[in-house]
Amino acid sequence: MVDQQKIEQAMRMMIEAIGEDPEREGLKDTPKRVARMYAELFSGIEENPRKYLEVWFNEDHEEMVLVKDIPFYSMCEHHFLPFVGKAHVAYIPTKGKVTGLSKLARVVESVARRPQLQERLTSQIADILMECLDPQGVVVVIEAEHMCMSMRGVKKPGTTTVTSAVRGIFRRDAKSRAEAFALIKG
Ligand SMILES: Nc1nc2c(ncn2[C@@H]2O[C@H](COP(=O)(O)OP(=O)(O)OP(=O)(O)O)[C@@H](O)[C@H]2O)c(=O)[nH]1
Ligand SMILES: [Zn+2]
Repeated sequence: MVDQQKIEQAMRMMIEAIGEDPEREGLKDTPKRVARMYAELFSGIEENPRKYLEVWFNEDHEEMVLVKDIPFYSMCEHHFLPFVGKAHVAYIPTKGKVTGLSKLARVVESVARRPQLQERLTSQIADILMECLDPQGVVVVIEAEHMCMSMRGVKKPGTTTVTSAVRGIFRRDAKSRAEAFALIKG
């Protein structure tokens, strides 16, 4: 459980530390707001995304399923600034284990709502799908812009970082892999 009281105290100290007045009108409720916001942004920490994949349809579809352009917001664990983008999730079901499409987006959301690295976000989604659905293969591609690269530091807004995680048949078979990446791009 996110300790909202502790976040409030810390936020009050942060406001003081930057030389602002935590009692002034515009800021006095900010620690509480930030605490609520963090509880929301980090709600994935106490959640097990596998719960979304416990039920599946017994459907004999052994071809690729791709849900693309799933928007997500995550928090870079280095700077606690957002990285924002789209996830593309493809898998080939096996043994009738076809999951609900929204469940793929729910897994993305759950894994994103914690302090993250883009690479880890990508591989965690792929590994959870492999573990829970036992599919023939999974491809996850994530494209994102990192606020820590845009609004501070190196200051390069508009840069896109693309990461991928390839599992199962997509790793072994170049043709399947090429098909998945073509669908994701197209
Ligand atoms: N690989 C990877 N790096 C990330 C991610 N998010 C942020 N970073 C990088 O983490 C690095 C942290 O570098 P540090 O040198 O410790 O921190 P810093 O001095 O603030 O670095 P600058 O951002 O270059 O100013 C930076 O290069 C960030 O661009 C991510 O999801 N994956
Ligand atoms: Zn960062």
